[in-house]
Amino acid sequence: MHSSLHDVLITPAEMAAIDLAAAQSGIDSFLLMRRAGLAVAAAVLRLFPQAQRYVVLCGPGNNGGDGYVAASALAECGANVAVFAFGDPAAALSGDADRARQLWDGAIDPLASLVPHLGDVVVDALFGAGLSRDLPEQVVQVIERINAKGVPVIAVDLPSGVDGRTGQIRRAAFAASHTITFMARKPGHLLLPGRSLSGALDVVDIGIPARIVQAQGGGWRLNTPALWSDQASRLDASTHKFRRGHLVVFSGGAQATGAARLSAAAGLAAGAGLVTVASPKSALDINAAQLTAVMLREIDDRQDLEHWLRDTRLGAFVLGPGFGVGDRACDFALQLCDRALVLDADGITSFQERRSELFERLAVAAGRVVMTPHEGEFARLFPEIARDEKLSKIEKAQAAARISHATIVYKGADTVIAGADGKVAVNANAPPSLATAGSGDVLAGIVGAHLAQGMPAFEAAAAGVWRHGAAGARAGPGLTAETLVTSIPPLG
Ligand SMILES: NC(=O)C1=CN([C@@H]2O[C@H](COP(=O)(O)OP(=O)(O)OC[C@H]3O[C@@H](n4cnc5c(N)ncnc54)[C@H](O)[C@@H]3O)[C@@H](O)[C@H]2O)[C@@H](O)CC1
Ligand SMILES: [K+]
Repeated sequence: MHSSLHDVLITPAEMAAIDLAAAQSGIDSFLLMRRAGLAVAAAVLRLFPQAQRYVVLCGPGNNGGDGYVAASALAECGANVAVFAFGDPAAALSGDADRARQLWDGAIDPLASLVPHLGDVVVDALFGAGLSRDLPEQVVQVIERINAKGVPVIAVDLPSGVDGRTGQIRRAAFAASHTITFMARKPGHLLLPGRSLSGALDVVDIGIPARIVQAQGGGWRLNTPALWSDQASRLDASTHKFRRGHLVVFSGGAQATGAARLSAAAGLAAGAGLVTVASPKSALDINAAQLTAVMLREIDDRQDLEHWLRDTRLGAFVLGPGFGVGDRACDFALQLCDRALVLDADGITSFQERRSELFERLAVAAGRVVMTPHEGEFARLFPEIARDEKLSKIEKAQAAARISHATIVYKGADTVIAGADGKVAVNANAPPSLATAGSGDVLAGIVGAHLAQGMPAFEAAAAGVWRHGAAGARAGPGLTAETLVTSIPPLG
């Protein structure tokens, strides 16, 4: 892949515009198709050199065209190749794809006649970026037959049936072992379930200039350090603890203090200079018995907080983990909207019936506020956005950020970070083992530490999600929230 396109995500509509712009700049589109098809053939031979038969499935568009090029290249190498087409290829295909078909000099059988055998390797060139509606019954049946047989599938551009913009399945989809895509990743490669259906992803540079790709791209990004590393204040040991930021984490009552302590420990490990747990009187003793490097302060009610907030050295706040749902959470959060705040868990749920109050306050208070809902919390605060099936998870996070005026971390295995200004990134470095009790509390603490160090909200959130994922990978499959805290990698 071209290195400047490493973190760029291209929607199918943008890919079509790129295609057009490339053609208008004089680039031979058939040459692009040939490079795409040859790259597929090379990958297939490298990955599955022992196949008894390469079964190439060709659709009615340019994805099918890539398939015909790949089939011809495989046959030229002496491989046993069988081509099956959806519909009548002579009638359906035009332009480059038809030219590629005419250069294939073997038989073309109807898709419905395919009987997969063990020893087959399937090259899926039915539908790619042009999938525009649910798959027809005939294709669904073939996909189910092949998936059930368990023969390897290599997808061209996207596994057929996966929507390239949303990652959603249009009735059925191949479960590919590998996907070969071109120029840049598509959102459907990263968003679930598309991510798990794509298998190992290979992004091939077929020669479209990076400037053309970048010019048509809408700004969706993969979350990598390139997005935020220049905002991350380097933590050198000589920096005074106040300059590394003072993070406050609110504790719940005596029965629910662990979550806040996890957040606090994560905040300290992630680089906050000072961390204080703000605890109600009822939980002071239990917190005191368990905290060492983290400080403790009694904050019972609104007045206590108002008084304490006169201290401008308090850099950032985490409110939500184990805090308890109710008006007390809302009162505290509304007081903190003009500061740097991570609103998590119970802090989010508490606003289910009072969300307009929160959003109106956020619209005018010039704070740095990050909300970190998982799917259930997201649906509580943004029910109409959560229900809208036309939107991808990326667009849902963007819509939520827009109406709430906060940075949204829409959590999951495919966490999306969206800024109120429209910036957006999809995270991909989190191992499945991160889905463990307390993991979200750790994330809130890391993001809080970044805010305390002065990072802007979007960058603090994106860096937090990335470090959380990297900590998960370092902690290994048996991780617990505690080992996650001790595995947080350095920032920058
Ligand atoms: N964009 C580029 O620069 C390049 C694109 N290439 C390939 O071109 C592909 C995109 O080509 P197309 O835009 O022709 O799209 P596709 O080939 O993915 O599919 C488009 C065709 O499928 C039909 N179709 C869509 N959904 C259907 C459904 N559910 N049931 C039945 N028919 C359906 C459409 O009517 C159209 O005929 C990419 O995925 C990639 O494989 C490559 O050739 C290399 C260059
Ligand atoms: K495909």
